[in-house]
Amino acid sequence: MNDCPVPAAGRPLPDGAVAVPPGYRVGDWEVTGFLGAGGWGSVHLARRVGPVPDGEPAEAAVKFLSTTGLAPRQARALAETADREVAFSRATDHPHLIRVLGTEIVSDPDTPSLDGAIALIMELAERSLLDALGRSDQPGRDGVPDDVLSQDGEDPEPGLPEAGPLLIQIAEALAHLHASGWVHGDLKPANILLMADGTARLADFGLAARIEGTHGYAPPLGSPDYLPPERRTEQLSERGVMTRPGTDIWAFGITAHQLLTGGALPFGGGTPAARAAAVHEYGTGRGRLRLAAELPPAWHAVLIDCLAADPAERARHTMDTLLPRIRAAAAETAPAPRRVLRRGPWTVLGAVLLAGAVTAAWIAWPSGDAGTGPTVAATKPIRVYNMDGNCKDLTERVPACSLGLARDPHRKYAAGNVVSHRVWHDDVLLTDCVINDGDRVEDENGIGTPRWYRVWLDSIPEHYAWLPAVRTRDDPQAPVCPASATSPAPVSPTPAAAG
Ligand SMILES: Nc1ncnc2c1ncn2[C@@H]1O[C@H](COP(=O)(O)OP(=O)(O)OP(=O)(O)O)[C@@H](O)[C@H]1O
Repeated sequence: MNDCPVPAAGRPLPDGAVAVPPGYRVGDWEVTGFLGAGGWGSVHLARRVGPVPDGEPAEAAVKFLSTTGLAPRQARALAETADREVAFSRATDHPHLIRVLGTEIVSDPDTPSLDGAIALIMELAERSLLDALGRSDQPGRDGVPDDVLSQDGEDPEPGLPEAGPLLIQIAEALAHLHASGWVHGDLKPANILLMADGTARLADFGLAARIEGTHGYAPPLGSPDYLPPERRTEQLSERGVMTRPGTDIWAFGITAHQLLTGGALPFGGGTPAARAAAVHEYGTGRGRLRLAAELPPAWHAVLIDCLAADPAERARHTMDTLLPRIRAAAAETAPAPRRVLRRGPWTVLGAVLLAGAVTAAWIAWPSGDAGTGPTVAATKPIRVYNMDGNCKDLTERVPACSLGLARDPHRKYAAGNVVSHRVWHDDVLLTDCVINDGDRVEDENGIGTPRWYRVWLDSIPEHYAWLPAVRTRDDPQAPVCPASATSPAPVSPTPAAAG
C-alpha cells in the first residue's frame, strides 16, 4: 500500500466522506493517506505512532464514521453499527475475516466535521475486490495484475482466474462465522478485501447479526443486488428484520455468479430497482433463475442451491455442507498454470460491479437516479417477453436468445439502432412512459404495433432505451412520454444486432 491515492486538492470527496488530512492523529495512529469512501464514511491509511508491539501491524486502515449533521437517532444507529463491527470482530477470528484492531471516538471541537466521529481501526488490505476490478478501465491506473493480462491476443476468459480459490476462502469465512453464531448480512464484492498475498478477507461487519436459534435481527439495510427475495416481504420489528445464515448463502451465490462469469448478475434488469423486482418475481414463483451461459457447468448445482428462492429450501444447505461442493467445483474449473486474461472482461466486470454497488440502501424500492432519470415511484416494472419457445424455456442467458433495446424508437429497429445492454425473456425492466407513434415492429406472428416503452438502465451511458411493445405481454399503464423524451440517444459506432 505504498501508493495510496490521496484526493487531489480541491477535488470533492464523495458524499458523506469525511476529509481527514494527512498527519491527523487518532489514538496511536497517524493518518497518511486516503483509501476510499463508502456510504457511511471514509477509509484512510494510517501508521502507528511510537513503537510497534510484537506481532502487531505498523500500518492500518482507519474508517472515520462522522456523526456531524446526524439526528441523535441516526448518530445512535451509527454508533451501534461501529459497536457491532467491534463485537463481531472480537467474537470471530479467522484468517479470512478482517480484524478490527480497535475503535476511538474523535474529540476535536476545533474540527467540527470530525468531532465526535467514530474511528474504526482495521487490518490493512491491498484493495477491495470491487476497487481492483472497477479501476481496471482507467487509463494509467491498471487494476489488473500483470499475470492475468494477455500478451498474445487470446480470447478473453469469461471469469476471474482466481475465482475458485477466492470463493473457497469466502465460503470458509462464512462457515466459520455461521458456526460462531453470526450472520454477515452485507456480503458483496465491495466488502471482500484482497490482501497483499492475494488472499481474500471479508470486511464491513456493520450489518452483522447474532443468531439466536435459527435467526437473528439486523437493521433494514443492505445492498439490493445481494438481498434474498424474502427480505422484500420480511416484517420490520423493533429489533429490525429477521436474518438467517441463508441471507449470506444467497449473497454468496450472487457474488460467485459475478466472479465466475465476468461480472454478470443472475437477475437481469437495467437498474438495481429493476433487478430487485426480478428477484421479487422469482421469490413469488413468477420469474425464474437464469444463470449466465458463461458460468462453468461445475458450479451450476452449487449456485442453484445457494439461490433457492424459498428460504426453507435454501436452509437445507449450510455453508459447511456447501464447502466440499465449492471445493470440488473450484478444482474442476481451476485455471491452467499461466492462464491469461485480457483486459476486456475485467473492464466489464468492474463496470457491472460498480453498477451493482449500491451502498446500504433502504430496503423496498431504492431511490431513483437523481438527475439522470425518474424517481422509482414514477416507474413501473415491465417484463420482457420472447415469443421464441426455445428461448422461453432456457435456464441460461444464451446470446442467441437475447433481445435488443432501441436507441431511437422512430428509426428502424435494426442493427446500429440498439444499445449495448441486451435483455432476455422474463427480465424485469422499469418503464416511465410510452409512445404510440414509433417504428412499427412486428412479432413472429406478424402482429405489429408502433408502441414503445421507455426503459431505464444504469449500465449504459445513455441511461435509457426503448422496448418495443411486441416484446412484452405487460400493460403497465404508463403515461405517454413528453416529446422531449424521444430525442434519440447517440448512435453507437459499432452496430449490434437487434433481437
Ligand atoms: N481494511 C481496509 N484496507 C484497505 N482498504 C480498505 C479497507 N476497508 C475499506 N477499504 C477501502 O475503502 C473503501 C470504502 O470502504 P467502506 O467500507 O467505507 O465502504 P464500502 O464497503 O465500499 O461501501 P459501504 O460500506 O457503503 O457498503 C473500500 O472500497 C476499500 O477500497
